[in-house]
Amino acid sequence: MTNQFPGYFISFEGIDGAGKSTHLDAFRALLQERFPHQEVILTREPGGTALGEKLRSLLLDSPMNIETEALLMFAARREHIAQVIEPALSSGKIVISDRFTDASFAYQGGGRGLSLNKLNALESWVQTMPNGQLLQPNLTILFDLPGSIAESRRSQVRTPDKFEKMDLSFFEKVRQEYLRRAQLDPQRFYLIDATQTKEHIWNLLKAIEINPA
Ligand SMILES: Nc1ncnc2c1ncn2[C@@H]1O[C@H](COP(=O)(O)OP(=O)(O)OP(=O)(O)O)[C@@H](O)[C@H]1O
Ligand SMILES: Cc1cn([C@H]2C[C@H](O)[C@@H](COP(=O)(O)O)O2)c(=O)[nH]c1=O
Repeated sequence: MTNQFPGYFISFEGIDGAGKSTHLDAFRALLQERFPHQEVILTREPGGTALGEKLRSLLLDSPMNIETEALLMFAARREHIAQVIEPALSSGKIVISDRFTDASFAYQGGGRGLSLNKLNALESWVQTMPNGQLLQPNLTILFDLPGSIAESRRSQVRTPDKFEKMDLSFFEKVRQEYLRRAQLDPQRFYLIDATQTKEHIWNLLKAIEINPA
């Protein structure tokens, strides 16, 4: 079920190095230009709040039990929803989040093997809004890229964090879980073949139809 707020919620997803961050600032600016009467905010997960950013440091640097990892991801998300996402959507803003819950299903579920039941329970606990509806993005833009290409792109630009140190088979499982979710919910997902050039991808992003209230 999609969100019931006057605002509009967009998430960017994909395996590490798929190319999301490359376009986020420009995409925010594009939407702000298109919708001058609605503030467009850019945020991220894990993170987006003071507490969330502290949890992000732990999550990206410290080894931990898989369930602890999932619980901390959802704890950061609960804070993010309460402090940032829900107030922004309630006041009619457009929210773009660099990752949201699909990342938990893909990384902790697909990648690490945490059960779907546990993830569904956490999602329902953390994202059920006061009117009983489940908060979900209106639109999820999924950058799809084979793990080997993403690995080579990452290796050229940064020192790997805990997730980025995982091997190719982990990222292939993450990718497959993203694709499975996209297939289950084609109305919400917009799939981008991220092997294409940055320019081509930018043109695709510009052409996506977005209809906030
Ligand atoms: N379409 C593309 N073709 C070739 N290289 C690209 C493309 N898009 C991005 N890159 C390069 O790949 C690297 C990773 O891109 P980026 O940081 O945007 O990925 P990301 O999906 O945001 O990764 P993460 O989720 O780990 O932050 C950067 O060096 C970027 O310039
Ligand atoms: C929200 C979320 C994120 N992750 C992972 C995915 C990435 O490896 C990092 C975030 O780093 P990025 O450079 O900002 O993309 O965290 C996860 O495993 N589960 C989640 O729910």
